[in-house]
Amino acid sequence: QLDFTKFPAFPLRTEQPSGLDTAGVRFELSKALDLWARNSKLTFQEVNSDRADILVYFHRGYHGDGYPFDGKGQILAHAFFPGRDRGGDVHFDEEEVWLLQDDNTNEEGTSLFAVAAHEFGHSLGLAHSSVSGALMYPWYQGLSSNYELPDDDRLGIQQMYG
Ligand SMILES: CC(C)C[C@H](C(=O)NO)C(=O)N[C@@H](CC(N)=O)C(=O)NCc1cccc(N)c1
Ligand SMILES: [Zn+2]
Ligand SMILES: [Zn+2]
Repeated sequence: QLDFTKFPAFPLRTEQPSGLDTAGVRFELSKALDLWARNSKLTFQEVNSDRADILVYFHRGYHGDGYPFDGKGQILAHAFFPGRDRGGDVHFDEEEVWLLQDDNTNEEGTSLFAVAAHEFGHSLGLAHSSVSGALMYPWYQGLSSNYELPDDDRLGIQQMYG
């Protein structure tokens, strides 16, 4: 289950008058979750409650969990392995330039879908993979639009959730 009620005001993009739009963010996140659901028996339901298993936040710098973000670049996001309270939660560094699907601006940025797909892997219990090309490989690799989950990641999720 995914809770979106906790979104703070989105970071304003320098070139654009408005920040990230919530609807666009939800769409990228739901695509990222769908990637895992398509390759396992997992289902996800969006709920508007703090009691959701996966809470998604955008934070900057120190934000109270001992893993401060570092401004634009380097650390892009982090997620907590499954468990109570903040288990499963995902934090995105709001100082990144997050690109949504239809962002055809030529500005440098990071695909929210790609990072979300990776982070949700952590939320579901997957650690980093040494297989280059795997979604859970530690280093960001932009994903193609009709992206399919690489074998290493699919094996990992199916070992846990069938
Ligand atoms: C030690 C961790 C807190 C690093 C952090 C991460 O792995 N979060 O899940 C992270 O943001 N890693 C960057 C490393 C980097 N700056 O290239 C990353 O891109 N991770 C997200 C990611 C997204 C999409 C694909 C892959 N393979 C990795
Ligand atoms: Zn955090
Ligand atoms: Zn990671």
